[in-house]
Amino acid sequence: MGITDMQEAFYYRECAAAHENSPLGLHYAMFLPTINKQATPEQKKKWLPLAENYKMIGTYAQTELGHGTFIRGLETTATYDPKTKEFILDSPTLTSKKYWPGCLGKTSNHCVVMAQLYTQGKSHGPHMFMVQIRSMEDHSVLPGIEVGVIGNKFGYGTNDNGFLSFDKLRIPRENMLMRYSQVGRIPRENMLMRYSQVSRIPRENMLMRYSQVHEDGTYVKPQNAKLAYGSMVLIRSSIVSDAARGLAQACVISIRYSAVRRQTEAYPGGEEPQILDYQTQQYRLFPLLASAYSLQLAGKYVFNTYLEVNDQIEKGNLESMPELHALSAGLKAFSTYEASAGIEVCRICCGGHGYSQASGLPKIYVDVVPGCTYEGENTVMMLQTARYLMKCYSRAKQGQKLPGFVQYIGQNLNKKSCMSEEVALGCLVMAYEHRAARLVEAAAMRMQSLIQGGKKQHEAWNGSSVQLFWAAKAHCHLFCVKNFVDAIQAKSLSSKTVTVMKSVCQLYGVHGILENLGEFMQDGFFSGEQVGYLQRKMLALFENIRPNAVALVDAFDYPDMVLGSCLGRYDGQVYQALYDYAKSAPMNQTEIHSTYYKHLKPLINPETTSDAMQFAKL
Ligand SMILES: CCCCC/C=C\C/C=C\C/C=C\C/C=C\C/C=C\CCC(=O)SCCNC(=O)CCNC(=O)[C@H](O)C(C)(C)COP(=O)(O)OP(=O)(O)OC[C@H]1O[C@@H](n2cnc3c(N)ncnc32)[C@H](O)[C@@H]1OP(=O)(O)O
Ligand SMILES: Cc1cc2nc3c(=O)[nH]c(=O)nc-3n(C[C@H](O)[C@H](O)[C@H](O)COP(=O)(O)OP(=O)(O)OC[C@H]3O[C@@H](n4cnc5c(N)ncnc54)[C@H](O)[C@@H]3O)c2cc1C
Repeated sequence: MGITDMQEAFYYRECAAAHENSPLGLHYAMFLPTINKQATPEQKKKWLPLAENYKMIGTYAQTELGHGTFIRGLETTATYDPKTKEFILDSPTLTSKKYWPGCLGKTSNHCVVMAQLYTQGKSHGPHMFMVQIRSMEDHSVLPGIEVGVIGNKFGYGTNDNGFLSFDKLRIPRENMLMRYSQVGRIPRENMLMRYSQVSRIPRENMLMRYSQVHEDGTYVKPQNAKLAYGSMVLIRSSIVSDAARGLAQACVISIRYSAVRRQTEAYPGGEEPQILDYQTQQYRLFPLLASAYSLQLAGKYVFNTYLEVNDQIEKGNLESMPELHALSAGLKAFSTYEASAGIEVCRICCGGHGYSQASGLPKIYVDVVPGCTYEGENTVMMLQTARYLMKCYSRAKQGQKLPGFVQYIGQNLNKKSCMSEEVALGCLVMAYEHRAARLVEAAAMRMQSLIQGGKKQHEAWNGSSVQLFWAAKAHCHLFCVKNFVDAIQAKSLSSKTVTVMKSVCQLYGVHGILENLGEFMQDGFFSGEQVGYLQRKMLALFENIRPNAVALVDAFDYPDMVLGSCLGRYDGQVYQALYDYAKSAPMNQTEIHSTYYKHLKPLINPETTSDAMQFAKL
């Protein structure tokens, strides 16, 4: 392809087989980036050319039957043998079998494996190891390895998600993945080992970046153990845009279809209106259109933040790691929740035809919805963001200045909304900041009261986790609203575009308040009159957006080939496309289906059915 930018390459492949979830998906999305970001320069030199030219095809094997969320609980072991300078990989229990990794069952011949590192009798937590699982000659499974597919799933039918286990498999010491990232003061090319001044070992055995195991098995602690989680942060930062893409495509399909579909007389004897003229159809679809734009902007922001922070990490500055983790974890959860729920609403808005694969919507849904689970189960990710927000809250209460986007935390909560009939964007942002600040404080207060009441820290945490979840969700929602408003106010758009997009942005903010009214009104921040302003504004915005609705989805510029939808075709020829789709169905290639003779005929015409059939009837 010649495309070097991996996100671009991902979307290019998506165009070729939209939402088919490539059997090489994990090779591109996690195996290559893990080598890129977590292997030493020597290991990269050895593995990258092979992996980039498909001489190594791999996946990211971390999740096990018994553990996916709790990485520190993973049971696969990698025990260092100083005598042979090898790691012994083992799956000691049934629950330690790797389970779920994509492209694992039949496609990959290598994988990066997350395993608990043991050396000199001590455990050092999860580390990554390069493991060959199939022969490069005939693709046969190598000794000491069991691998296969996990069977049918909710979707992802083209991906051979698999299981994998090891029976004391030995791999060379050089296969522990550890690129050196904190070059810091020492130029990378001179860097042998961050901690290797005490005992030099040949560079090609370098186990750098966070940690090393010297030849005698001595383990050197990493600067931050969570650097080993780097590939997940990369994908979480990418998933936000992917969720936005899925929602945007569903909006294109459902809004174009709603402009073609006419149903029910608007008044006795009158013509049937476009269903897009029904206010209830606008109420369900237009906020999703606004959400798709908002999530696209959020996806750009978080991925750019990832690139910036990762660049700093590669220079040894880990300062922004916590903020990136909190942002990527929270937005990954928020975006996949919003997109999954939104795609389902788009499907329902298309009536019966929405339930047909011909609509293209089921395929988008089953491709986006696992994003609520993989790369960090959404609730768990939201709670990780909440963990960061609690730290920010206590720092704010100590009078410390907070970084960038969390400066709203700890603000004075006694003020009231400035909302007027006009519904200014600034008043919308203030409302979301107030709601998030209040929910962060409420969660912190809840934790404090439980601890003061004698609960241990972990009991208080669990006893506050619903409120912590609410606070994290409000934080992410604020981010998306504020990021959208900032984009509108950045004046980088033409005046006509700003007018249209301002309405879309306003609708995103107004609808979000009305759908979560309790959280905005609980402390009297909004008066009943101001809620009335918002309700009227929302209905007015529907009318305002209606004339541009199709243009707003056309602007996403997804070609028919990518949408794969009879309902969302650019030319609007929906019914002919549906009929052609039906006619092309494999079952329609013969007038009478073969099963008639075996199953129906004996019922309909038993007298003419053969004796064998009669017998079968007994
Ligand atoms: C440029 C290249 C792009 C390539 C891709 C291009 C495009 C892709 C586009 C879209 C993507 C589309 C599709 C997706 C593609 C592939 C995805 C397909 C399959 C999915 C693959 C997988 O699912 S891989 C397995 C994923 N598994 C997980 O995510 C497990 C989730 N669990 C965890 O992450 C951790 O267990 C945890 C964070 C929940 C807890 O970790 P733990 O070690 O227990 O830490 P704690 O004790 O809770 O916290 C301690 C401390 O650490 C901080 N921390 C935790 N994690 C991180 C982190 N990642 N970074 C930084 N800091 C972290 C945490 O905040 C705590 O800090 P404090 O003590 O200060 O509070
Ligand atoms: C389509 C698909 C592709 C995948 N691809 C890969 C892959 O390529 N490589 C790979 O390694 N893995 C892969 N996975 C596995 C995926 O990463 C895990 O399923 C995911 O991390 C969730 O972990 P789990 O399954 O253990 O869920 P669990 O953690 O068991 O979640 C079950 C429930 O428990 C709750 N829960 C768990 N812990 C907590 C907590 N601390 N606090 C509150 N609630 C909690 C969760 O919120 C959830 O509701 C894939 C999964 C899917 C569905």
